[in-house]
Amino acid sequence: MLEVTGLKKVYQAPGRSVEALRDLTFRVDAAELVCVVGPSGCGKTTLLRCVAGLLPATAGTVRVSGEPVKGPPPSMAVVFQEYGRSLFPWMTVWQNVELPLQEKKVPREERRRRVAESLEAVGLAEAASAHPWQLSGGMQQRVAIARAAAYEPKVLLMDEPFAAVDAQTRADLEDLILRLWRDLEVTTLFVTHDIDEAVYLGQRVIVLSSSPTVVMEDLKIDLPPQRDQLTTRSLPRFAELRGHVYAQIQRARGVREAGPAEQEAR
Ligand SMILES: Nc1ncnc2c1ncn2[C@@H]1O[C@H](COP(=O)(O)OP(=O)(O)OP(=O)(O)O)[C@@H](O)[C@H]1O
Repeated sequence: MLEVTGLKKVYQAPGRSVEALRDLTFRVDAAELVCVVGPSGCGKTTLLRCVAGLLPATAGTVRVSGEPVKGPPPSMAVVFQEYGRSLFPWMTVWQNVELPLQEKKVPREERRRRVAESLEAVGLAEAASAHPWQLSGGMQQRVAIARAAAYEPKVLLMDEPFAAVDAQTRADLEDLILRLWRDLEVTTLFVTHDIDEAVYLGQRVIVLSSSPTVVMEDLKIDLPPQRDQLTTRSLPRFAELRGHVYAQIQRARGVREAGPAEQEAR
């Protein structure tokens, strides 16, 4: 569904250039949920922006269903970290969710159904007439998720969507994403700096190196498919996998410490 091949991104600034991504190749199959983690500043956001068609790549290609991405593809939705800036404050929750459907020329009745269903799915049916600034941060991010779900994308991209919410809200939103992903069977690429979150959510975790950035590892998460905050996170295998990813990121940062968890996970 999503193929990234030889992706390279060099930012050109006056008098200097910054190589954010050197050479990334990976794929995400249809209906898969893949997380991307890596050391701070390794180019996770740059990768997501290139995949979303918001930023031109210096070299390499991104393909969705075999079609090269040259600008934002109509089949993709993106949820960003800054929910405060991604929702229009002068519009109600309902209008925010409906807007992309209007732009996509979805007929009115169909729009109504999709907006109502997605607000229901994220537990915000009662807040449809509120404005974003009347809601908590977690609720605003639910609106952004409802907007993406109502759009029914083929590919859903998420850039550290829960970085700015508290731990309890974050756990609830993670489970919401897992539920929506299963119900909608949407191909999902989820960028996070949180190793536990990546292991909890992902069917695979792609570990990026630090600059010059390449794929360090493409790790299958062989945990039971039905995830649960308490049970899954208490599994010995969860601890092994998170330990392994942690050690990989430490190695990427140039810190050497491969503990027993890393050795067991391989
Ligand atoms: N517009 C830009 N112009 C020049 N350099 C940039 C630009 N945007 C990002 N960079 C640089 O590219 C590199 C990768 O940045 P990016 O934000 O993609 O990393 P990240 O992994 O998402 O970071 P973090 O973990 O801090 O969220 C960094 O060195 C950053 O300074």
